[in-house]
Amino acid sequence: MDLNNKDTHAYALLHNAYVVNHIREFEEPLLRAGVPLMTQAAAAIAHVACGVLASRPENRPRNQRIVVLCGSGNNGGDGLYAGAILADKGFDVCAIAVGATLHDGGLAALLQAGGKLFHLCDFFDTPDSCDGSIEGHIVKSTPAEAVELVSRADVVLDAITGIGAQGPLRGVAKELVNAINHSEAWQSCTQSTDRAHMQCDCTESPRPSVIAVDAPSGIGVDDGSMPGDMLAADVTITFGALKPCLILPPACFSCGRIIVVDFDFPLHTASPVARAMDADIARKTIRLPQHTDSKYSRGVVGLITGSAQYPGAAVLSAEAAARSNVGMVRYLGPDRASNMVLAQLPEAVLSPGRVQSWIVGSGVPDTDDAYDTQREHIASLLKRYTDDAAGTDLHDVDTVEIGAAGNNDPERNDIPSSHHGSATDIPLCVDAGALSLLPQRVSGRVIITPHSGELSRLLKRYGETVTAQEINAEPYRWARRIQQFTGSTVLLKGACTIVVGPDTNGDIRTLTVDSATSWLATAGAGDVLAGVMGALLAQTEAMTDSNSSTPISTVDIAASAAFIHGNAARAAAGMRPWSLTEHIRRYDKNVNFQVTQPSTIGQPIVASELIGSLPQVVEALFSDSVS
Ligand SMILES: NC(=O)C1=CN([C@@H]2O[C@H](COP(=O)(O)OP(=O)(O)OC[C@H]3O[C@@H](n4cnc5c(N)ncnc54)[C@H](OP(=O)(O)O)[C@@H]3O)[C@@H](O)[C@H]2O)[C@@H](O)CC1
Ligand SMILES: [K+]
Repeated sequence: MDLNNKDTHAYALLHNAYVVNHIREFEEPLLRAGVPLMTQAAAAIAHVACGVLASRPENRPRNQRIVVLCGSGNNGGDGLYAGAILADKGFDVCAIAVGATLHDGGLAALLQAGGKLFHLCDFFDTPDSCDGSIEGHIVKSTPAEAVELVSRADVVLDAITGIGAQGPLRGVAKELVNAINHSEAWQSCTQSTDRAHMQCDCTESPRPSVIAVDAPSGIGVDDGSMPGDMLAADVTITFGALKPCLILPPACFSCGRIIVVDFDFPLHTASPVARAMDADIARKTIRLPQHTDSKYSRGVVGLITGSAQYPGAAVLSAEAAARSNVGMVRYLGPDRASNMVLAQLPEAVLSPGRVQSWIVGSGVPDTDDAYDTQREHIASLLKRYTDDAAGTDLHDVDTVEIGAAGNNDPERNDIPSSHHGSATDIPLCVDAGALSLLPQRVSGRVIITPHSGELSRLLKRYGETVTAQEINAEPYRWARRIQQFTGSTVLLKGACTIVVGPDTNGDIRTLTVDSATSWLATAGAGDVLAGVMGALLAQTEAMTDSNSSTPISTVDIAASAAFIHGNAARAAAGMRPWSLTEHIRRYDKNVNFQVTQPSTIGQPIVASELIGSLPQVVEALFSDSVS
C-alpha cells in the first residue's frame, strides 16, 4: 500500500468513511451493469466465517454451528447467501428471520443447501420459490427458542440491517437482540469495549463469535450513534468502503475488527465524512533535527498553563512539550508553578520571548470566582485571536505582562523572521480552564480541546443546551456543531478522539484517533496532551519556516498529538503500539481472522508516566512497527 499517496484507492479503502448516500451512488452503476455484488459479498462473508470458526478456542470441538440473523432487505440477502455457501461446505446453518419477508433468492439458496429457517413473525410470507421439497425446513419459532439457537451457535452472522437501517432497531429485531444481550451466554462473558482489550475472558463457555454484515445492526451508520439495542460484533465485514459508524465513537467500539471488501468503488469521486488517523499522518508532523539547527529553529513552545491552585499541570504540560521534539519550552506562570517546572525541567525558560506555538489553560481555573493571574494573561492573549484583532503582532508577548520575569531574551531574534505575522500566525491551543475565555469566533489555527463536560459548558454559550452524556452519545454531531460556531479546530477528547476543522483548502476535515487505551482516563492526561500539542504545533511551524515541506493542516497536527499521546499511554501501560492496519484490513483470501488478541491488557498508569514514553513513540513513528 502506498501510504505516501493519500489519493490512492488502497489508502482510501482503509481510512476513509463515506455516508450511505455516497455508498449508494458508488454501487448503483455496478448493479446496473449486472456486477453480482451480493454474490461477491456472500462469498467473502462465508470465507471470513470459516476463518473465525478456525480461530475459535479449541475447547469447542465442533465449531460448526452457524446462525444467521436476517432482516428482509439486501443485508439479510447477503447473510442468506453466505449461509448457503457455509451449508454447502457441511456446516450446520440456520437462519432466523426477524421480518415478515426475506430475500427470495437468498432464502431459496439457503434451503437448497440444506439450511433451515426459523421465523419469528406471525405473518411470515413464505416465498413462492420455496416449494414443498423443503417442507419442515421452515419453522415458526419463539424469541426464546431463537435465543437458545443463537446461544448454542459458534458463529452468528448479524444480517438484520445494513446501510438501509432507519433509526433504532424496532419490533421483533429489537426484541431478539435485546434478549440475546441478556442471555446467559452473553452475560457470562465480560468483554472490554476497549478494542485493544477485546477478548472474551470466559474460555470455558465462550459465547458465539459475532460477525456483523456490512455494519452491526441497530447503529447509526452515518453518525456513529447507538440509538438503541444492538449486537456488538467481534468482526465487521463491510462492502465497498468504510461506513462512518465503523470509525466514529461510540459505535466503533462495537464493531470489532473490520474487514473491507473492495468493490473498486471510485472512492476518489466523493469526500469522506471522516478518516481514520494513522502513523503516517503523525510522522509528517515530526521535524527531524538538522545539522544547521539551533534550539530556536527546532521550535519554541510557549505555555501559559498551571496555576497557584493546580501547579502540577504546569509541570506535566511543560515536560510533555519538552519531550516531544522541540528546541525550547517557555513557561509563563505564577511563582509556585514556575519553581516546580524548573525543579522538574531545568531546561525550561521562564522569561517571555518569541514562541512558535501557544498552549493555554491546562490547570487553570475555569471561572473568575477567585482572581487568577493566569486567566488574566490568557484573556489578554486570546483577545488578539478574535477576528477583529488580525494584524496584531503576537510575538511581543512581554507586552502582555506575563509572569514575573520581564527580561527580553537576547537570542529571541533567532526565531525565523517569517514570524512577525498577524494574530492568526501563531497557532494556539486553548485547553481546560481557558475554554471559558475563548472569543466567540476564531480562526482554524486555534485548537480547542474539550472533553464532553467542557464542551457542554462551551455549547451553552452558543445557545445549545446539551449534557455531557448527550455529547458522549453523539460526539461527532456536537464536535461539528462547536466547530461551526467557533471556526476553530476542535479536538473532542474521548476513548476515540474526534478532530474536526478546516484543512489547508478551508474544507472541513474530520479525523478519528483510536490509539488511546482506557488506562488513559486518569488525572493529568489532558495536560500531557496539551504539551505534546504545543510541541507539534511549534515544530510544524518551524518546518513551514524552512519551507521544507508542504503545509500540514491544523486538524492533522491536533490528531497527531492525540495519536502520539495515545501510543505513549499504551507504551507506559506495557501495551503494543496501536496499528490501524491490524485493526482495519482489506479482504483477501489470506486475511487473518483472529478474534482474540494475544496482546497484554496493559496495566494502570499515571499521567506523568506517559512523558517518559513520548521520545520512544516519536522514534517508533519512523520505524515500521507502527502504522
Ligand atoms: N453497498 C453495496 O455495494 C452492497 C450492499 N449490499 C448489501 O445491501 C445492504 C443494503 O440493503 P438494503 O438497501 O436493502 O437495506 P438493509 O440494510 O437490508 O435494510 C433494509 C431492511 O431493514 C429493515 N429496517 C430498517 N430499519 C430498521 C429498524 N430500525 N429496525 C428493524 N428493521 C429495520 C427494513 O424494514 P422495513 O422498513 O422495510 O420494514 C428493511 O427490511 C447493505 O448494507 C449490504 O449488506 C450487498 O448485497 C452488495 C453490495
Ligand atoms: K448487519
